[in-house]
Amino acid sequence: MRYGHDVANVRAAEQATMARLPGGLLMQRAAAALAATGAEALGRVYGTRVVVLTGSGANGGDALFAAARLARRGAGVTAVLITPDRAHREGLAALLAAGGRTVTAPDASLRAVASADLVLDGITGIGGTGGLRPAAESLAEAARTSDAAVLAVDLPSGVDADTGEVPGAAVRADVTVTFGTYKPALLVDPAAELAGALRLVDIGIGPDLGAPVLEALQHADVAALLPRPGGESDKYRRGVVGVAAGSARYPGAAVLAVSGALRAGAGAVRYAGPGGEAVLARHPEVLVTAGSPHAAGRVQAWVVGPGLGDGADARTTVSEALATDVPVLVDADGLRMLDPRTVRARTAPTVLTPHAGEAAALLGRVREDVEAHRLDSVRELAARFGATVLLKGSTTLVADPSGETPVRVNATGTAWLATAGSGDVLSGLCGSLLAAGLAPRDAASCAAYLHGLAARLAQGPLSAMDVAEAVPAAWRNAMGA
Ligand SMILES: NC(=O)C1=CN([C@@H]2O[C@H](COP(=O)(O)OP(=O)(O)OC[C@H]3O[C@@H](n4cnc5c(N)ncnc54)[C@H](O)[C@@H]3O)[C@@H](O)[C@H]2O)[C@@H](O)CC1
Ligand SMILES: Nc1ncnc2c1ncn2[C@@H]1O[C@H](COP(=O)(O)OP(=O)(O)O)[C@@H](O)[C@H]1O
Ligand SMILES: [K+]
Repeated sequence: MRYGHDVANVRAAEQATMARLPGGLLMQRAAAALAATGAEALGRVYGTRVVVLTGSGANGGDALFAAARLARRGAGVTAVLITPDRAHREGLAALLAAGGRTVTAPDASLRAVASADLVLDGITGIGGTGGLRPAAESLAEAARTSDAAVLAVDLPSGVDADTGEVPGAAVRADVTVTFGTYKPALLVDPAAELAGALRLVDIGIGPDLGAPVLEALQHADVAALLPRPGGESDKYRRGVVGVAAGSARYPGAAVLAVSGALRAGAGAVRYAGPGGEAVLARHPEVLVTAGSPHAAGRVQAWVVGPGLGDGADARTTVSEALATDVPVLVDADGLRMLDPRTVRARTAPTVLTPHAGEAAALLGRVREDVEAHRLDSVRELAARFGATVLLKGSTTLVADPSGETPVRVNATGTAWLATAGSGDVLSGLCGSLLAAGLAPRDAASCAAYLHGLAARLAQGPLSAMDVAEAVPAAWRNAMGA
């Protein structure tokens, strides 16, 4: 598992660790890792041009100590002091002692950045608030347009560490070296997209860290959660998943949701709705009924919503599924017919899988607002509906209704997934895992993981059906087979 901790937690852990260690040791550990990553980015350090963007806090201190190490290895280092009278004193002294120089004039600072080979971003770390100030903004822009590799110290400056929000101008890094634990901004867009490749460095605060606010499944976690048929399994024990999706107008959604369901280990798939002919043409193994969920027979989980349209039949389908006592996943058109009271009153789990537009409609906001505030949005939806919510998009998040478990963030996604119908495949996949008995948060986060991994394995431009077909390969890959 990969964990993300909030700023309050990181600061408390740093305090506790520092109380046991000689002064300055944590910063030296941070600086050593930064210098090593910087040297790797440069290839050969001697004779290169390194620029340090230095703010007023400890983040600037880390950067200055790292730059001093590079200067001792023969790099020509220039520190741009954004607030000259408040630069980290010991860090600056170390750099000057190692032969580095400083600039403060705006023009000279911008010229230095433009001709750098490596820029160390030490403007702000976890202490930054409210986006970059104008002086720092022009430097961040110069770094973005220069040919230099940009290495962010702890976080790309300007992002909000706890939320992943980007309230104003921010640095765009090629690599971020982060200390002790991931910060939410490194895992959640829009900030995560500015961080580049991530490198986590152990500076010794691990044992003092409290509970994480975020977690990201890794292969081993998924392998431990996915169901494995035992010797005693039969199709009913493995779980039967019901799919109520598609309409005369959108039969394809039925086929795609069923395709996802079939490839995630369900013992059988029952389909209820008007798309039965299209489903059988592609998947003869499916048990099809033309009626509503009531007519379909017993299942261990329902998937409702993809391609249902918004007619009276669609409403009946959604309310019949919600009236059952099994886990229900509601997606797409089904999300437009949801009453929070009905969902909250259910005794079995409910999983909602909106994209940002659907989430915005449920919250009474605009899409851009949800995309800018993903963590808040997913938590608020989960609390309001008393449901597990999987919020799709460039970062996929899964939150439980209790608010007490860390939000899961999926790390396998790829922008190739943004293809029509791939969400329908995800619904089917997740429904299958619910039917197999996985807890809603595990089912949703494993489904997102396999879905993203499938898209990566299929490589390049994809159709939604390609994603479904690559799911067994993703499953094997996660299982390490
Ligand atoms: N506390 C520790 O033990 C350790 C801290 N470390 C580093 O220390 C950082 C945190 O240091 P600080 O608490 O000093 O905070 P930062 O260095 O992140 O930033 C705080 C300073 O930046 C200014 N500032 C805030 N928002 C700004 C903005 N938008 N534009 C420009 N300036 C802004 C503030 O006035 C303040 O002076 C971490 O991110 C990490 O890099 C590491 O050295 C490891 C050990
Ligand atoms: N930029 C992106 N990066 C990674 N995944 C993405 C991106 N944009 C969309 N996705 C994923 O693609 C899928 C699209 O689903 P959805 O929006 O429901 O589309 P549809 O309704 O066409 O099926 C979701 O799994 C979503 O998380
Ligand atoms: K930084």
